[in-house]
Amino acid sequence: MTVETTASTRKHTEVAVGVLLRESDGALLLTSRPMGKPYAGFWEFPGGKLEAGESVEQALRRELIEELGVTIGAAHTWKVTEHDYPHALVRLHWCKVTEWTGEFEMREGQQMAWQQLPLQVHPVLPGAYPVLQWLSDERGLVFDAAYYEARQPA
Ligand SMILES: Nc1nc2c([nH]c(=O)n2[C@H]2C[C@H](O)[C@@H](COP(=O)(O)OP(=O)(O)OP(=O)(O)O)O2)c(=O)[nH]1
Repeated sequence: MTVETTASTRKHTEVAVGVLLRESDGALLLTSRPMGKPYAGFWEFPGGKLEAGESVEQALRRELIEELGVTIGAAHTWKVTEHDYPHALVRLHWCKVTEWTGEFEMREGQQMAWQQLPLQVHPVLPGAYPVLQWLSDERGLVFDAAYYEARQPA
C-alpha cells in the first residue's frame, strides 16, 4: 500500500517570524540557522515555532529573547505565507518589528547581519523569498529569485 503525504493532509507547523527594521537606514536583520537544525547555516529572518496556546506576537517575543536577547515592542502580522519543505509544511506569520530593547546577543551560536536588498548573505531559506519580493516591491527594487537560487548549495 502506498501512503501519500501531501500538502493537503500534512499538518501545518505555525511559525512566527520577525522582520526587524533598523530605523537609521532601513536595514533588515538576518540570522544564520544554528547547527543541528534543518537547513543549518542558511540565513533567515529570526523567529520560531508557536508553542501551544501562544499568539504569533507572544511566540515572536519569546523566540527573540531566547535567540537574540532582545525584547520586541508591538508586533502585528503583516503577511502569511506557506512553504512545503521535506521536513515540514510551515505556515509563516511575518511581522514587521521596529522597536526592541536590549543588546543583541547570539544565544544559539548563530550569526547576525544587517542587510540591504538584495541580500549579500547566502544561502537564504527559500521560504523567505515571498517576503523578500514584497520588501523589494516596497522599496522600488526588482526581486530576482534566480539571484538567490544561484546562491543555494548544489
Ligand atoms: N525563523 C524563520 N523560519 C523560517 C523562515 N523561512 C522559512 O521557511 N522558515 C521555516 C524553517 C523552519 O522549518 C521553520 C522554523 O522552525 P525552527 O526549527 O527554526 O523553529 P524553532 O526555533 O522554534 O525550532 P526548535 O529548535 O524549537 O525546533 O520555518 C525564516 O525566514 N525565518
